[in-house]
Amino acid sequence: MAKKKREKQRTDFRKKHQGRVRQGDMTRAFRMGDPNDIADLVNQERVSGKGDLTRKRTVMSQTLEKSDVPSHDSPNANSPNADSPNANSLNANSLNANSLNANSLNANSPNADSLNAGRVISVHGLKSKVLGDDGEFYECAVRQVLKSLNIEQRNVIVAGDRVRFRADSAVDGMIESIEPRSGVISRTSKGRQHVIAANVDYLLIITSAAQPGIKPALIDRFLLTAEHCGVEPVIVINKVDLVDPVPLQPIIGVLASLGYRVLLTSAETGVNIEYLKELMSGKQTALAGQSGVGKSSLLNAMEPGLGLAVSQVSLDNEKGRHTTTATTLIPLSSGGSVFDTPGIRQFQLWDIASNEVAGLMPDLRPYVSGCRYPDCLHLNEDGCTVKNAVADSRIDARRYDSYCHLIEELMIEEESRR
Ligand SMILES: Nc1nc2c(ncn2[C@@H]2O[C@H](COP(=O)(O)OP(=O)(O)OP(=O)(O)O)[C@@H](O)[C@H]2O)c(=O)[nH]1
Ligand SMILES: [Zn+2]
Repeated sequence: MAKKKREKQRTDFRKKHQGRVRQGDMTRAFRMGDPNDIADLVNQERVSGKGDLTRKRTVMSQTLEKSDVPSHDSPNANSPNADSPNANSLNANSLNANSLNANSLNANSPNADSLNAGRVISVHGLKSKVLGDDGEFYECAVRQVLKSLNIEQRNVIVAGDRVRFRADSAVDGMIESIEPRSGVISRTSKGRQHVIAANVDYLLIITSAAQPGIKPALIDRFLLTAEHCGVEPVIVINKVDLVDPVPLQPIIGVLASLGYRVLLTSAETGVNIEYLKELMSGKQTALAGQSGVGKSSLLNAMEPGLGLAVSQVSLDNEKGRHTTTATTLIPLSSGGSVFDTPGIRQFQLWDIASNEVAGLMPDLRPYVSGCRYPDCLHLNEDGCTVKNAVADSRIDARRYDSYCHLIEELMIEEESRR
C-alpha cells in the first residue's frame, strides 16, 4: 500500500486565541466567572517569552493511517493530547484509559477497540497474569512506556487492576493500558506508595464470636483502615454456632448505628453464607482478620471447590517467591473475586496520622469541627466537644476507648520516627 504523504504546516490559532494578553484575560475570566473561558485558559494558555510570534500551531495537512506515523514523531499536534501525557499526569492513580490509550502513547499500536479487557490476577516481576473477560488466562508482558513508569513508581500494575491488553496468542499478551482505580489499599514505605490491591469493593473485616473471642478494638482498627482507603467495610462475626448471640447485640448495635454492615455467620452451619456469597458476587473483596477466625473456612463454605484453588494459589506464590507483589486475586464462580493478601491480614495503621483518626471515625467526626482547640487530639483537653459527647453518651464509651488506644499507639510511633 502506498504511504500517504503528510506535511507539517504552521497555522494561526483560532481567532479568539490570538493576541491575548494572558494575565489580564485570565484574571478577568475568573472575575467574570465564565467557565468556558476559564477552561480555555487552563487548556490553551502557555507562559511564553516570545509573545505573539509563537502564537501558531503545527497541524498535519492530511489524516494518516496509524501505521504510517513514525513512532518517534508522536505525540503529534493533531492529537487531542498533544501536550499530554507528561510525567506528572501519569501517576498510578491517574492512569486511565483516555490518557494512556494506544493512540495517545504510540501511534504504532493497535486501536483501543481491538484490545481485550481483563483483570490482573497476580504480578510476577514484569509479567502479569491476567484473567480476560473472555474467561481465559493470559501471561502478559507490560508495554514499554508502562514499564518505565513501573521503575519510577513501583507497582504500576497490581492485582485487581482492570487492564486493556492485546492477545498475542491464546495464552500470551501485552498490557496496553490500565483503567482508573478505585478503592486502593496501599502503604507508604520510604516515601513511596506501594499499592497492594486495586479496585477493592469491600473489605471484609472478619472476627469470630468465640475461639478466639470477638475483639471490638481490632474491628475499630480495621474500620479505620477501610475509611482511610475509601473501601466499604463489611463486618463479619463468624462462628456464631458456638455462642448465644444476645450478648453480642450491644457491639453490633453501635457498629450498625454508624452505618456499617454487620453480618453474623457460621462456616460450620452455613448461617448467612448465601448472603455473603451474593454480596460478593461481581465484587472484588479483600479479607482482614486475625488468625483462626475462619477466613479460609468462610471462603470454602461459600465456594466448596475453592479448597483446591486456594492450595493452587499458595503453590503459585511458592514459585514466585521473589515477585514484587505477593497479592493474588482468587476468582470466584459467582464472578466476584477475593484478594489473597498476607499483608492485609496483619493490618497495621498504615499512613494514618494521629490527628487524622477522629475524622475517620463517623461517630467522632461530627464533633471534631466543633472542638475549640484546632489541634485537639480529644484526649485530655478541658472542654473538648468530643470528650463532652462521650460524657453524655452521644459517643459510645467503648469506641472512644478504642480511639484513645489508637492515638496513644500512633503517638508513640510518631515519636519514635522523630
Ligand atoms: N465452630 C466453628 N468453627 C469454625 C467456623 N469457621 C471456622 N472454624 C474453625 O476455626 C478454625 C480456623 O479456621 P480457618 O478458616 O483456618 O481460619 P483463618 O482465619 O483462615 O486462619 P488463618 O489462615 O490462620 O488466618 C478451624 O478449625 C475451623 O474449622 C465456624 O463458623 N464455626
Ligand atoms: Zn477535642
